[in-house]
Amino acid sequence: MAGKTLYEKLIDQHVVRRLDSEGHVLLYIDRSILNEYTSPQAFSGLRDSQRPVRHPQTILLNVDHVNPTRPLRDAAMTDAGGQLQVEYFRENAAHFGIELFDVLDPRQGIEHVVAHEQGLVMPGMVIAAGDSHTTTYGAFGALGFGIGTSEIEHLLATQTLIYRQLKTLLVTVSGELPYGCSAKDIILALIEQIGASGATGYAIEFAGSTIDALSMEGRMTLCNMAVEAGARGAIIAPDEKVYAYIEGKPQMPTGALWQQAKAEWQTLRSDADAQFDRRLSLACEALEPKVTWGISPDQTSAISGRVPDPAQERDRTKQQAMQSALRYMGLESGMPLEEIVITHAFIGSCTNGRIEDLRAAAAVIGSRKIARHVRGIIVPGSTQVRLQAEAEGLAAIFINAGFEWRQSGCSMCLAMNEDVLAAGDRCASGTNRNFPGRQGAGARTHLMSPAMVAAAALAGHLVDVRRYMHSEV
Ligand SMILES: CC(C)[C@H](C(=O)O)[C@@H](O)C(=O)O
Ligand code: SF4
Repeated sequence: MAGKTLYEKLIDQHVVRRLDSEGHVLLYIDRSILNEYTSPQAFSGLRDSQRPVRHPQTILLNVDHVNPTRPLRDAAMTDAGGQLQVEYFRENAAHFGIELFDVLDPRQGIEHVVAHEQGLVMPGMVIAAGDSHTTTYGAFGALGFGIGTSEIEHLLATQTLIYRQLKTLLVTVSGELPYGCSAKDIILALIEQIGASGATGYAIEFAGSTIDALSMEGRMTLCNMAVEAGARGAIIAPDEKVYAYIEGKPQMPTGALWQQAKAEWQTLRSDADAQFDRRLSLACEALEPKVTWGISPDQTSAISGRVPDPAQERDRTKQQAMQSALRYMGLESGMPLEEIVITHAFIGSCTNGRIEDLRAAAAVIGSRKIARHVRGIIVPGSTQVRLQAEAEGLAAIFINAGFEWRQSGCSMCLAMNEDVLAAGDRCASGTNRNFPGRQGAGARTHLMSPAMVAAAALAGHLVDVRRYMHSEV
């Protein structure tokens, strides 16, 4: 019998029952982290049918989508809708006996940053949550995926989900990451290559020398954004880096239990003779820093490129998509990407709001100031990240440069709080989605790495970060 992929092993270990021949299974879920935005109807459903939550100790409630990020915030939300959501969230935490990280809790932050900080993610787990970027946990050798509101209700009531097993896609990434490039550039390059729905129906496994060399934070960026290629799951086999990163975290086992868990985790890798449904490879040697020029994450180019010309595109559908992207983005074909002037620079989100991202941005900035016409905003991914960045002196670098230094939350990644761009604003953004209106109605988003955002903030336009890494010009 052929060997198994890591994904298949994780599924097999969590199958309660196979339901049909089409790959539907009843899947046991180890953990869930819920936000104030996607959980209310699920809790209402439970209340209506007078059901309890089956394993409240495996669930965490965390406020992140609608909360303010202004420096001196209190526990109140900016708008009445958000206030109601958070109040109901608090009521549900108390009613169902579930732990809540409220907005002023020192453990609060974006759920996909909080989860690993608090040691809630372990190799081998299956984690389902009401948010698509739950794929982030693949960096730890856990299977994470997003679920809808009715599925949240099912999960809360039964600790299981009806799940359709995905096909498997092995993405082998090899070669040393060139100067100025990061995990964000790898994932943008992959999405550019396969398209925004190129991995729909698949769980990705990332492997190869580049992945081995990536930090945990880089691996998280990669798995996080795999969902922008349509993958409802992206995993990396756990290694020593993972163990070193999670050891000693609040919920981690210790002593003999830790040793036992570690021995078990060594088996979490695809067998040498495992069969993948599809394989792809990506060589990093020629990679350049990437930016998106359009309204989909696959409308990406190397920063040295130009705004593409739809007339050169033979595929009719792609051509029309390019035309509408250029219209929305207010760009002319042929224009060098480096000449695109920005009004805003934003660093944050569950893709690039971690400490290493802030370090990379601060290293580019040094003692320089951001361009006068640019409003720069930095929103750390969690309160813990904020405190660490302050302790390391990164916050001082950002403040000195002219950035606003904020409290944590999703913020301008999706503009559900007061951090909203106006129509026509153009933002160099270290986030993950660039569809029309994502950061505010009529606002324009260019996705890139946090180092690239920092460079754009200094220059006042999109720019190759490698120009800014050499000297204090
Ligand atoms: C609000 C939530 C449903 C959504 C998601 O699932 O990803 C959000 O976090 C996003 O990034 O668009
Ligand atoms: S930071 Fe952005 S992508 Fe991440 S959970 Fe929040 S809104 Fe979604």
